[in-house]
Amino acid sequence: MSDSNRNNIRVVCRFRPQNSREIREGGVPIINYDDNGDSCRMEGKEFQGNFTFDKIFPPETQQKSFFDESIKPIVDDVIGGYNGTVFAYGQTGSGKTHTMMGDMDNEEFKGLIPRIVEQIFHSIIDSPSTMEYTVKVSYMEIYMEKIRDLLNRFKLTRILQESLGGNSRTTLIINCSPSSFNEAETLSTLRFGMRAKSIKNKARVNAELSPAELKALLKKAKNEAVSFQQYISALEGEVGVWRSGGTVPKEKWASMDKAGSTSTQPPTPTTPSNPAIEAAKKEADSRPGTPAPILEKDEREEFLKRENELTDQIADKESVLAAQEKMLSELKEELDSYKSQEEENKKMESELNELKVQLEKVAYENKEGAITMDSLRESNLELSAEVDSLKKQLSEHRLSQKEGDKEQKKQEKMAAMLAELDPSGVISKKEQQIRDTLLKLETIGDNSSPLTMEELSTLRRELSDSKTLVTQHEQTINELHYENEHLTRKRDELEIRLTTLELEYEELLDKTIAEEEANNNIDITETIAELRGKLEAQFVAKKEVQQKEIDELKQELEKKNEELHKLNSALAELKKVNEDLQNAISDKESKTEGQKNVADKEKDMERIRKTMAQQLADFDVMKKALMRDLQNRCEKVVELEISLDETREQYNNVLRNSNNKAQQKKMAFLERNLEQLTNVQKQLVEQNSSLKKEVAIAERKLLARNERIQALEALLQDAQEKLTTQNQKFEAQLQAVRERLEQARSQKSSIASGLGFGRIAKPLRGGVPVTAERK
Ligand SMILES: Nc1ncnc2c1ncn2[C@@H]1O[C@H](COP(=O)(O)OP(=O)(O)OP(=O)(O)O)[C@@H](O)[C@H]1O
Repeated sequence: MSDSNRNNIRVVCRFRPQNSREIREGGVPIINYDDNGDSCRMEGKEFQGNFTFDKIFPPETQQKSFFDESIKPIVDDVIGGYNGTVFAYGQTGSGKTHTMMGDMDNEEFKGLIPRIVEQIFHSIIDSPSTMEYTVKVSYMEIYMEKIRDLLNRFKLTRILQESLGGNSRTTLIINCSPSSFNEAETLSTLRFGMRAKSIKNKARVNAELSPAELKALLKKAKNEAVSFQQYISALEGEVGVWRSGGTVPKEKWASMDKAGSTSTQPPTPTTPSNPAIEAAKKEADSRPGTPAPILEKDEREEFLKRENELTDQIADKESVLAAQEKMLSELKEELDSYKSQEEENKKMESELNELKVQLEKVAYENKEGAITMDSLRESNLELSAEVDSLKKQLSEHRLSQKEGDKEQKKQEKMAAMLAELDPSGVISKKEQQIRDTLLKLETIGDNSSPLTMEELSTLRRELSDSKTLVTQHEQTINELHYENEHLTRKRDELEIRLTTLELEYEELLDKTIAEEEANNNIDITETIAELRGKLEAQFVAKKEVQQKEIDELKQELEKKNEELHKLNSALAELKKVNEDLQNAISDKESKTEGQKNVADKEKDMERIRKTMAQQLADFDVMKKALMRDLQNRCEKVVELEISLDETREQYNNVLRNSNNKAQQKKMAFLERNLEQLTNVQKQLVEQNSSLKKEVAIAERKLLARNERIQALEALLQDAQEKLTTQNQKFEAQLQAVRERLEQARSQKSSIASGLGFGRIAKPLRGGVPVTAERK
């Protein structure tokens, strides 16, 4: 094995025989081995080519020869103070375990590990008794890319640091199948081995100098430093002379020989520090392979004891350190999780902000909705007021129209009726005649002279006129009686007609309401119901008034009958007086000569005159009362007729259902307006209710969002508090770890410095023990 090879990782390749499965599956050997033992050719289906390694072992290679030819030199190097590593790499079932372990109880089939251990212990036994070795074992597994430390807590990386590219003599064993069945895996393994060949290690002997040796080296270095200083000063002085234009003779040129007598080996000017180190190294290298300074037995025992103690302490510290490292990594992981939690917190915060923005938006929309609702409410109120005013206008219009018509009609009728019934002129005329007669009679009474024939004839004539007047009165009374009867009949007829109209009106209303209800027109029904109510109220009021009037009329008629009766009786008396007067006149005519009876006759005449005057006065009063009553009755009859006309009109209106085109048009227009307004109102109400619903929903959403925000805030606060607590905890732990590390370092340095004062008897330290790995 050459030195150049030793700088590289040594890669050996071992092929196992084909196994039963490969044979069963029709696999055939595809590897051809070169005779010189370091190359082979793959004749696969996918790949054909050569591979060269430090050594290639064909399937028939025995365990012993494999050990002797591949691994044994490394064990020798380890005993010589180098680190040594053996890796086994290959696909599952390729022979790694067979190679490394084998059958441990079988001499022929035991693998590398038992053979290496055996050789180490043989070497220790064969070494001088002054040498002391410490043998430790660690055992670990790498499976599915996870390291599991089975027992000399260390991570594999620490081992690999030295084994691959570090201070170690490393041998990589490539275990392969020769079968075509595993061609792809074998090719991959061989390529891995080729790549591993390029890794260079720098193996060196793990030698440690004793304190005495180090002191000597230090002393030497100090002397050399003084010499170098002197040499530098001499050179600087010479340079100064040269720079000032002077010359220095050659024999006075500065040199190391002149600079110091303590230096044993002058260094070259270009590397002033290296010579000493190199000298020390040369000295160290010039020592035998196992430089073992001879120590006293007590000193050696004490040193070994001390070393064991310190080793134990270091092991303890290292385990503590490992625990701290573990804790540190755990804390780092925890910190990472907190960092991720912080990210989540940030996310939640942004979500919260978004929610806040949404909340503000919803609140704003809510306000807008409220404003819209208010405006709609206002417009609704305005429309309602408009509808009311329209209704009012309509009713006022109707009322005023009716009132005007009614008044006019009343006046006309009254005028007609009074014109028709005006007997006052006749009566007054006749009355005047009677008065004149009475006056004459009075004049006659006052005159003591007897009546002349002429006066008698005048009186007779007047009596005749009076008779005519009485007849006329009788006729007037009869006419009044007839009129009264006619009025009574008319009243009865009106009552009957009114009752009929009432019935018809009610029937019509019921019919109209039923029809409207059938049409499901609620608004019109309401309007009709309203109209009906009004009409009914009006009707009832009128009916009451009419009934009252009828009653009053009845009473007046009775009264009038009585008056007529009185008038008849007065008339009868008047007739009797008239007859008496007639008789008296006849007597006067027959007994013109009987002057003696004149006084008696005069007395009778006076009596008659007085009776007639009295009767006339009574008649006057009765006439006035009769005329007054007649006027009142006419007025009431007119009112009754007007009321009847109104009722008839209403009836006709309802019956025709706005037969009048203009009214119908107006009604239709108003109804349309009413309908539109109702629709608008309905829409507004619907909008209102939908807005209310939306507002209720928005309020509910707001509440839900508020709850969510509160929950998120609470969570956030919790998380922040936890994070703060954990951070504080972590900081404290980190601080504690730092302190412990510091402590451990200071202890280590103190131990190291303590070691400097003792005597170290161990000249060589064995390399890292062989490690068995599974892949
Ligand atoms: N060079 C060899 N000569 C004879 N038999 C071998 C050889 N190499 C391996 N075998 C046999 O092949 C089988 C598989 O070998 P081994 O268990 O060592 O494989 P491995 O690489 O350790 O597998 P895994 O990675 O699955 O643990 C075993 O029965 C073993 O005895």
